Amino acid sequence: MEARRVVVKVGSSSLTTAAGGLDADRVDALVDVLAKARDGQAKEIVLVSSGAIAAGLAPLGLDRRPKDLARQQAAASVGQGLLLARYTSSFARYGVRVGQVLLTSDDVSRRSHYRNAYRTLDKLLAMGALPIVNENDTVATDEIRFGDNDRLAALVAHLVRADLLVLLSDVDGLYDGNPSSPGTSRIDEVAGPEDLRGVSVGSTGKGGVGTGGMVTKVEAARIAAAAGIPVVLTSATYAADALSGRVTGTLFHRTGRRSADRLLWLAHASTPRGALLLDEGAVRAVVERRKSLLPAGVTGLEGEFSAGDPVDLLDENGHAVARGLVNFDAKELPRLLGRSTRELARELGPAYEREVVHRDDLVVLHT
Ligand SMILES: Nc1ncnc2c1ncn2[C@@H]1O[C@H](COP(=O)(O)OP(=O)(O)O)[C@@H](O)[C@H]1O
Ligand SMILES: N[C@@H](CCC(=O)OP(=O)(O)O)C(=O)O
Repeated sequence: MEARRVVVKVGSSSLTTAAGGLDADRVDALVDVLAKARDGQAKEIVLVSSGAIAAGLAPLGLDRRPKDLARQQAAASVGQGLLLARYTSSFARYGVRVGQVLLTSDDVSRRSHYRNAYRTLDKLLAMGALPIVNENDTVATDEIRFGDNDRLAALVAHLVRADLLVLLSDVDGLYDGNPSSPGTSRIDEVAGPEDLRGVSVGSTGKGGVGTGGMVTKVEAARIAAAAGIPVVLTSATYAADALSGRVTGTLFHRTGRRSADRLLWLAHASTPRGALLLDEGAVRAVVERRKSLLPAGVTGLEGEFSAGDPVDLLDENGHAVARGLVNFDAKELPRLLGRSTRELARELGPAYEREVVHRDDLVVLHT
């Protein structure tokens, strides 16, 4: 498999020592592999690196990952600086410049920010720098957090139009059960969801510094594969093999084709700020005919959203059938509901002749 643009994601468990804190030797070992693949095989590499929270624990006198968000953010603030400093000096051994890119899910589901993120990453690559992406942990609130970098990496791979996503962990692939239990074996290839049936996927790693265990990796692999990007899941030790196309770990074959750009973010990265209730005709228009949602088909709303926020569109049974960016504030909407756009324009002015959610800002969730 010849991949030119590759997103590599490395987890906290592959960058930290058992005692907590950054493991400089492991960072250097990863950097050796990435720098060589980049220069030796002319690859463009984007690194999605976790480890900010883990790296900040020991310097702040914490002996384990705190439960509360505020202390996690404090640790991330200290740790992200240390992490980037380490990467910067380690890559400097090869004359490679790195650029820090911190993203929140809220940023990237909005059109202008999404384009900005793409432009920055693409420009860094064009200028020969190696982007290092992490979630912007210090400002992300619970509502707008990705929470796990596996999913972030899948979305970044889609954003930069990568040919391959490599997920590096402390385990050399997906096993058919928790690898710490005896008798489990590695799955070499996943062609589609049917290959995952009956596989027991655990949610916590043994080290305790990672966040999502295998669950988030499998979910990230599913998102990327469905968006047309193959995924290799292996341990950091085999990173060189994964980058040079040698068989290693678990390969998730692509299951779909590239989808319209920003909509993948809308479906997987955004947290809805509210919901719109649709009548039957509106559900059909949105889901089957891929039309914009007009005020006439909206029967109610939930939540305190503002114009531009992501909201779920619910059918009459309360099931989310689509997600979209709403064009009105929640407080503006009640007097518009059920009325035709023409009537609204006549009574309230031309500014009201608009869709509640435009079809370009809408993604159907279950078809
Ligand atoms: N079916 C499975 N196959 C592989 N690993 C699994 C499985 N179920 C649970 N795990 C656990 O998931 C861990 C990796 O997750 P995590 O610690 O969050 O890693 P990272 O920090 O690299 O994101 C492995 O160390 C392993 O113990
Ligand atoms: N943004 C967080 C990463 C959270 C995360 O997904 O961690 P991991 O499961 O180790 O990939 C950090 O840098 O600590």
